[in-house]
Amino acid sequence: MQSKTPKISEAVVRRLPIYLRYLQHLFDMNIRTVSSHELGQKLDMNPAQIRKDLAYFGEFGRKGIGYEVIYLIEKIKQILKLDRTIRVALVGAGHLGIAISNYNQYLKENLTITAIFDTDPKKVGTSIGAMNIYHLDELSAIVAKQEIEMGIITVPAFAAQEVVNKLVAAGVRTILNFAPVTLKVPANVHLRNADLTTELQSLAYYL
Ligand SMILES: NC(=O)c1ccc[n+]([C@@H]2O[C@H](COP(=O)([O-])OP(=O)(O)OC[C@H]3O[C@@H](n4cnc5c(N)ncnc54)[C@H](O)[C@@H]3O)[C@@H](O)[C@H]2O)c1
Repeated sequence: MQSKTPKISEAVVRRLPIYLRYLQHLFDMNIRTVSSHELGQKLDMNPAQIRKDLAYFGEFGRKGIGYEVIYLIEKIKQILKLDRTIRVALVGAGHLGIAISNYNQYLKENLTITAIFDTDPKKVGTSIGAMNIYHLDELSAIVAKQEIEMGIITVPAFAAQEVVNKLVAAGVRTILNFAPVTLKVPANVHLRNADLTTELQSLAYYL
């Protein structure tokens, strides 16, 4: 059963995976405790901010010893709901979709792409690794059958609104969109955009 998570700000939710990644690196290096000062130095963040973020969920750290790495990993995973398998649907088995699907096989976390969707008859019925490519029309049925909770959109911009509508109608509430277009979703859906072009464009300002 899931434990109740306190409501936390989006800024903290975005920082937790950064802490988690470094803590997992420490664990792999056999390092068992870490101070907020060391975390701050390695992550180029303010130690006071880190202590504040982590204090949200109870008193994890101990004065003079710091945080127990494994305990913090488990706690952050629990908060982010990564302590269980989260099944993901990817829509758009093109260049980007194939790259992301292949990367998925190496993911350490409990996030796993279990189904891929496309409309191209040449792709539907084939597979990428162990993941089958289904027709978009099957999305709702497969999402229900596989208990999929997250969606990734890698279709061309013109098709993205149709795809997001189908994901939402199927009950998917967390979606990562790679298509360079602003999508409309209901208020109870969490949509994030990964937009390479706008990132590069704003970076160009600093040239
Ligand atoms: N390739 C990149 O490096 C890159 C980087 C950032 C963002 N993007 C964006 O990601 C998206 C995909 O890019 P790509 O290069 O992989 O394109 P692509 O043309 O190689 O692949 C798009 C895939 O979507 C499928 N598709 C089209 N309409 C569909 C629909 N209604 N339902 C389901 N599938 C549908 C196509 O059949 C195709 O397999 C684009 O919006 C692109 O702008 C691509």
